[in-house]
Formats: sequence, structure tokens, C-alpha cells
Amino acid sequence: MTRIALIAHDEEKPEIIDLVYEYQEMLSTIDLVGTGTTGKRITEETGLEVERKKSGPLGGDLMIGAEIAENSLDGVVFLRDPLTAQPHEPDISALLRICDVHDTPLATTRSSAEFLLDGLARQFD
Ligand SMILES: O=C(CO)COP(=O)(O)O
Repeated sequence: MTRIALIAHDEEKPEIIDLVYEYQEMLSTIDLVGTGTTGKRITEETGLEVERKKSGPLGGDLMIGAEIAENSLDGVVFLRDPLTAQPHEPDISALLRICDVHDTPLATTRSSAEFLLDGLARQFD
């Protein structure tokens, strides 16, 4: 089963909800995991089931990183806020790094997330 992570910083949460609505049909056929607040918001607003890790600042990014290290994830959509300093910046860097280490597809903006999800959808055709 295809499994992807959905994560967004607070300023980007409206954007990830909008993205999930856009790809709702496709996303309803795969396993979704997310950091705590992002996962909660997605489920509340779209009804999609999201396995929730801890909130990002409390270790959620690292928990998703651990799944990547175990090759459990096929992709990561991580809509970062590039204009606000985050208290857990080291955790964010660790997640980005482990995606690179395992060549796990990673999108950090809306347009690159659309490329990633379009690419995944093509695998189902
Ligand atoms: O901080 C985050 C990613 O670094 C996101 O965490 P939340 O989804 O819990 O807001």
C-alpha cells in the first residue's frame, strides 16, 4: 500500500487543506500519516483518515523521519513556512536530510507537492 506523509507549518495549513481537497479522490486510496496538528486539521476538514504522530515541535517530524529510515514511506509533502523561524529547526533539518539519504520523494511547496502527487497517481494508472 502506498503511504505518504503530510506535514505543514501553521502558516501553510490552509494550503495543505486546499491541496488535500484537490487530490482527495487519490488520497482516499492510500495510507496517510501526518504530524499531530496537521493530521487533525486534515481529518476535521476533509474527513480523510490520517495516522497522527506527535506534533512537529514535540517530535512528530522525527517520528516521520524514523519511518523513512525504515523505508515505510513513499513520499513526503512538507509545506514549510520559509518566513518564520521554528523552535524545532534541528528536527526539520533531520527530516529533510533523511529524505535525501533514502531518496524519498519530498515536496516542500504547493507546486512541487502537485508534481509529487501527480507522479504517484500515475503509478496507479
Ligand atoms: O511543526 C510541524 C512540522 O515541522 C508541523 O507540526 P503540526 O502538524 O503538529 O503543527
